[in-house]
Amino acid sequence: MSLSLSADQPDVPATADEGVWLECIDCGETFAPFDDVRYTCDDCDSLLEVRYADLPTFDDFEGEGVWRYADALPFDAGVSIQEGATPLYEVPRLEDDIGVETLRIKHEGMNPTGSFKDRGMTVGVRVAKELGVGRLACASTGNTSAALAAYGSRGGMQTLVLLPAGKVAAGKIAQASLHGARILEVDGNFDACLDIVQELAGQGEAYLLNSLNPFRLEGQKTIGLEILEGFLADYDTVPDRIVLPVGNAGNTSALYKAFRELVQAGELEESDVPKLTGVQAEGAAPMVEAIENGADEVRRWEEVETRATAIRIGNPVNAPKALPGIRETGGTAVAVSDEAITEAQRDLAGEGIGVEPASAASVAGLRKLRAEGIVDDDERVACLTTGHLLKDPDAAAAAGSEPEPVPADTDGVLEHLQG
Ligand SMILES: Cc1ncc(COP(=O)(O)O)c(C=O)c1O
Ligand SMILES: N[C@@H](CCOP(=O)(O)O)C(=O)O
Repeated sequence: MSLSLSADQPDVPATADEGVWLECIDCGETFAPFDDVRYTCDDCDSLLEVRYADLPTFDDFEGEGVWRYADALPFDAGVSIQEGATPLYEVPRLEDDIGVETLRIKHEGMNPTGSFKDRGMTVGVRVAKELGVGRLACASTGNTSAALAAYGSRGGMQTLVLLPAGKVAAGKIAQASLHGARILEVDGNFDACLDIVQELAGQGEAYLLNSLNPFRLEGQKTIGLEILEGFLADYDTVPDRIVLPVGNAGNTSALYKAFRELVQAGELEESDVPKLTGVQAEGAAPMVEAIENGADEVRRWEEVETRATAIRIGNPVNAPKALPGIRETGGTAVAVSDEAITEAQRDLAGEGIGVEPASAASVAGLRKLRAEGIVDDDERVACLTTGHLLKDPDAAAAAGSEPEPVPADTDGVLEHLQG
């Protein structure tokens, strides 16, 4: 199976262009990477992955940010706003409180547009330029649209975004709007938006830059590479587990691919690959359902609801890549309540780390799995926080404390403080 951790490095097909090609994860059909626009396999419609004739070792990486990892990417440089190189924060109080050996927070909210999507877009927009496409498009719960709008405008390209009406946080709409995207508010959920944008892309109306696009996931691989390098530098070992929020399951797929490539390059032992552990909100947990039921496929949830609007997704398109990622690494998936998500948002804020609700799901999930004894107390864990607090100011204000009105004089303020 091509997605197995022990899969060998494939032979280079005639379709490869400078050592890069696209390969179907199911039937193995290969395609030239840049001679045509395609998102899925022409033969069986399954997902595609980018493959390389030569896989880099850690020694090949130089520089900072996403493009430090150029040897693991299809190009040497992209349409960049200095994405990546995000902090891997220590959180001693939270580490103690949850009760694990080590807990670090990889805060992707510190990217240029405030989420991990920037890592995918720097590569995806570069590929769009290579393909010579016109308009760029995505469906979005908010962050993808903000990143697409910013990177599209950086690349001098038109962008179109489809958003579920009334379900996107204010900061994200503001970003897409100011960066010049044409914004369509759809009377339906994210999955309906993605269905439409896939059809538009199929009709040649736009180039799709959701995570169904295999090139976007190449950029997101660099999250995993940065986490591993950070742990190796600080502890001389990789983390036992990486806990991450799951929506469309792009990151789960991308991190798994990063680790598979390191195994194939002889840089990581199969037994050392971090356990990928996905967290979803209870009201939008199709991946958790599939993992719990041992199912090969994810059942689409038509009705989804959670205050973590970024992961309000019922049909994770990358499930065929992400399910093997969780299973082959010995990870798991867990659903958490909206209340637990808000509590975790407060916990992180108490360590000075401001995240949007979906991001806090990772910490809520770790806490739950630790309490259930599924995560051991001697584990070294990295939690991924995917988006910045300011993305969703309403959720932050609701989770925080109320401002107190006081009169405009010192005595009045003192009286209020003492009262
Ligand atoms: C803030 C945030 N966290 C998590 C996710 C889920 O990531 P993925 O779709 O890669 O599973 C998304 C979007 O899907 C997001 O915007
Ligand atoms: N949370 C995402 C949902 C779309 O995911 P994508 O990774 O497939 O683009 C968003 O921000 O829109």
